[in-house]
Amino acid sequence: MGTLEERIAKSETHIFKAVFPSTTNHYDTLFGGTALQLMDEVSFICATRFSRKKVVTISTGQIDFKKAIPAGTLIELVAKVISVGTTSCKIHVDIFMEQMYSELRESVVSGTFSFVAVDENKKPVAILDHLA
Ligand SMILES: CC(=O)SCCNC(=O)CCNC(=O)[C@H](O)C(C)(C)COP(=O)(O)OP(=O)(O)OC[C@H]1O[C@@H](n2cnc3c(N)ncnc32)[C@H](O)[C@@H]1OP(=O)(O)O
Repeated sequence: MGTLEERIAKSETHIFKAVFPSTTNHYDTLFGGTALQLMDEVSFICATRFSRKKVVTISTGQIDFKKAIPAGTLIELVAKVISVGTTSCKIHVDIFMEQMYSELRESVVSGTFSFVAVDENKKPVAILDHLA
């Protein structure tokens, strides 16, 4: 199963998207609700890959929208486990915006999401079984 550090490193999760007009608002920037949905998804995938168990979202921390994300850019979502409890784990998510035709890249949105591992009766269970 590896050490905790190895599991955290191995479960780091990345998703790239192109910001097409179908995902933007009337300001021609990525709709905030779409950004939140993508962050919830990438953090869910990260928590699942970390625990390899059924997990549910229990809470979100503060989400900071530092810059608008214009249509026609690329985004990368990066999710990483930042703390591990008995039945829960907390994931930090960054959205990086990249220009399509230059190397310009910056962090534009960040936040945290917490997940709890649950059994078939939806009751909390250990987030990890064994560590090396
Ligand atoms: C992937 C999806 O779409 S999921 C859909 C959205 N999510 C849901 O529907 C989940 C609904 N919530 C639930 O079913 C329940 O609250 C459960 C099963 C998640 C938790 O059940 P509870 O009996 O409240 O859990 P309990 O009080 O034992 O706490 C479980 C863990 O959550 C942590 N926790 C509880 N509340 C919070 C909170 N507000 N923020 C962060 N962590 C919390 C606890 O500290 C504990 O962690 P630990 O064991 O690592 O110390």
